Amino acid sequence: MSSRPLAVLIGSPGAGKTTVGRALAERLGVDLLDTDAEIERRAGKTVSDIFVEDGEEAFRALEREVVAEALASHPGVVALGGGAILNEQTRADLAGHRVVYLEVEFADAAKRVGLDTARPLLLGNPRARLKALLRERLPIYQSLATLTVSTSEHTPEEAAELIAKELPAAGD
Ligand SMILES: Nc1ncnc2c1ncn2[C@@H]1O[C@H](COP(=O)(O)OP(=O)(O)O)[C@@H](O)[C@H]1O
Ligand SMILES: O=C(O)C1=C[C@@H](OP(=O)(O)O)[C@@H](O)[C@H](O)C1
Ligand SMILES: [Mg+2]
Repeated sequence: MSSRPLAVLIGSPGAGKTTVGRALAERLGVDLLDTDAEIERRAGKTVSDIFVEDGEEAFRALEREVVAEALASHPGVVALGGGAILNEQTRADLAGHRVVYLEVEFADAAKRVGLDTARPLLLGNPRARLKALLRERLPIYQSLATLTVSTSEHTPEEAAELIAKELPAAGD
């Protein structure tokens, strides 16, 4: 028997998908599948190295495979990479899932990603790159969401609690 995720987290780089995903999974007593971590495990190298050595297209192809499997059969929490929703098939697959959009103020996301050099798409000028990404993606995140939670207004633990509250009780 295969199960589906309890919740799928989407949103901008720096929104906190990985961090809130961890807190939510812990609270629910289930596993987190972070698609970037799974991609790194399968490729045997970091997301940054995949971008540099194989290119973004190769990363997106691997991401599509990992996301499709996660949405079809991961029984816990799934945290997607920020760009996973650019894939049309992934957007279609998300229909019928509990899709949580982690909303974040631009200034907060920029500050958070600015502290981290592991996001290859934002290299060079992280603020400008992030602004351009969000212009394209915000309407997509919003249209896919069945629940929206702000990580500018809430700590990761609070966000996890707000999401958990909206999930059906076990057995429902
Ligand atoms: N309220 C918050 N919610 C989530 N992450 C936060 C929050 N405040 C600060 N952070 C920090 O922001 C960063 C978010 O990174 P991450 O979880 O990797 O985001 P994403 O996976 O969406 O790119 C982490 O370093 C986390 O500790
Ligand atoms: O926004 C994107 O296109 C990307 C976001 C990253 O994940 P996070 O959103 O978890 O940082 C990671 O998948 C990769 O660097 C590409
Ligand atoms: Mg992440």
